[in-house]
Amino acid sequence: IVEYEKAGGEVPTIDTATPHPLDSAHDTLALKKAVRLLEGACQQLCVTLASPQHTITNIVGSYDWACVRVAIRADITNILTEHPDGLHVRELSQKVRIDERKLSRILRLLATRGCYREVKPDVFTNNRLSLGLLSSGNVAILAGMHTDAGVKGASVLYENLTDPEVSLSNNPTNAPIMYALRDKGVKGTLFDLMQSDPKKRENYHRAMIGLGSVTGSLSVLNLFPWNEVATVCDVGSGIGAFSLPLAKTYPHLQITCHDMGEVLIQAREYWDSNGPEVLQRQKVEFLPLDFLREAPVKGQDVYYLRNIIHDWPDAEAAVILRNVRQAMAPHSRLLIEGFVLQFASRGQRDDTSHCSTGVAPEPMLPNFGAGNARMYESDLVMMLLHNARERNLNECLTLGDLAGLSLEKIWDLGESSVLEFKSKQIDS
Ligand SMILES: C[S@@+](CC[C@H](N)C(=O)[O-])C[C@H]1O[C@@H](n2cnc3c(N)ncnc32)[C@H](O)[C@@H]1O
Repeated sequence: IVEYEKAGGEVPTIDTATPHPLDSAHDTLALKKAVRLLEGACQQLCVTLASPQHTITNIVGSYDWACVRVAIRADITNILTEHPDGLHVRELSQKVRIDERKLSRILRLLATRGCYREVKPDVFTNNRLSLGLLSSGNVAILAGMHTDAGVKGASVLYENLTDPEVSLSNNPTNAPIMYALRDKGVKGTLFDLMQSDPKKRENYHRAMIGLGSVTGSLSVLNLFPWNEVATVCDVGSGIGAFSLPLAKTYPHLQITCHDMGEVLIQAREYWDSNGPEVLQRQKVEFLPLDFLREAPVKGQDVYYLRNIIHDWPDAEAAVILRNVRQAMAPHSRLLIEGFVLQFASRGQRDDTSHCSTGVAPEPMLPNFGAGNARMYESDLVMMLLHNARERNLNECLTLGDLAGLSLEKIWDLGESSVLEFKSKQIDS
């Protein structure tokens, strides 16, 4: 509540129909930590007090994602923005060409979850949550990716895990999503697939901007001492979900964005529309790089890898880190941003004094349970899409060690973390 009041708005209700200033704030670290505790504790209390059959059915019986997919594909939120007092589902159904009685049930389920508001029987309007499904929004695009590629991969997960031809493979070409697409003659990795499809690629990169706002990733702009560095290399930058806000906040920085050539074409277009003043200052360069084969630009103060390592199995992740390590000067720092998993048991094998998120108080699950569920869901998504994984701290340290890197510090972003490494050469 304090965080909402500090941000200069009322604490919203479930019916609030406008975004709150906090919804688009860069730094929501304190709110994220409070919500982590709240979600974890509430869920654990419900699981404890409800019957097992109740909770199990809740877990498997949730088809909310299918309803969200309908809402996004049919542009429901966009249409309802024209009707702030609500629109009868009869008229809505004519606009979107979906049967009225079916549509009302789909919207009622979502309204029951707090997304859309049924202002009168069968009359729906937007609320703060459903505004997140505006089709032009990056979070809606992220949701679309989950309900499309994620669901396709999930539908064959068991088959993929038990097919002797691929069950032990860590090759991204055998990830469940690619396994599911084999019947359609699609080969390669998900990144190969996107290379040949500009629309998929654009959506993917906009989804990454959405993901950043979901995890509160940009609080690193306030946490890390960016004023003390001059050059930053964003390795696997995408279209600049991290580096464009960085460049806007710290105009003195000289930034290099590295990604695949065709991604960088879209990156330039994105910066041109969203930060033309930064391009005019000529403080950013877009340089193609295959990080599995080449080292990035040498001697930068900071190398930033946001959501990169989790896309790759260990062997490839180690190659990427070795390539970055080759480019690092003794003073360079490598910042790896992503989730750091914890065990769900108190017998942590991680060194918890290093551990970014700490341990939840008893009797909560030590990893905050549902309060941190997204990182374990993301671990599964990495399996579904890339045959890859999120990692715990020890696994990150092992990868770093293999690449000649040692951990200096962990920056806690409330959900994701930034692991700061330096080159081991400095000590020798
Ligand atoms: C999950 S996205 C993260 C993008 C960005 N760092 C962010 O946080 O929004 C992974 C990025 O890795 C890039 N990528 C994949 N394979 C690559 C390769 N072999 N060389 C360089 N970049 C690659 C993708 O194009 C994509 O931009």
